[in-house]
Amino acid sequence: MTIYFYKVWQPYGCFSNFSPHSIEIQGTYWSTVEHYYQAQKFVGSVDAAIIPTIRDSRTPEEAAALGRCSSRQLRPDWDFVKIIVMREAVLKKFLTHADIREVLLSTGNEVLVENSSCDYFWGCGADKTGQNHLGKILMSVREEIRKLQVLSVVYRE
Ligand SMILES: Nc1c(N[C@@H]2O[C@H](COP(=O)(O)O)[C@@H](O)[C@H]2O)[nH]c(=O)[nH]c1=O
Repeated sequence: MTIYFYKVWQPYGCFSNFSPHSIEIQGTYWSTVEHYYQAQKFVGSVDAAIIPTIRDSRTPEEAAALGRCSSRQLRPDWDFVKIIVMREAVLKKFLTHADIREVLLSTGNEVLVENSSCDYFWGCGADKTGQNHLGKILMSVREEIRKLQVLSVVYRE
């Protein structure tokens, strides 16, 4: 059975990038995956000065609003790197927080879908035809963590 998620307060809300699970990447602390993802849009861009403001945003909604502001210039390679950036952050989130790692593993081989009615890239969109890249990343992170767990058992023996 497909598992749909979207808002933090709905079922499987911990799969949302807005969930309150911090990550540390290359020595920098980010309150949520969304903070990190939105800030990475400006690495190396003329608007890089906005990065600390995004990092210090009080909420992921605030971070997203700053990152989505169309008057700022995105890094030129954003479309090429955004899936890699997102996967790195989502993997770190589930490696860092054992409780939600168990939730992710408990979904077995079910299909995970970000049920966003407006996002046809990260989510499935209103008519469910979207690319669901966030769901795909979560499924691939789930698989990677399973493999890491097998390896850790093998190397402990
Ligand atoms: N969960 C969730 C959203 N979805 C998230 O928005 C991000 C995409 O942002 P952008 O690339 O700037 O369009 C990505 O993390 C996607 O999972 N958006 C929201 O406004 N509220 C929400 O609760």
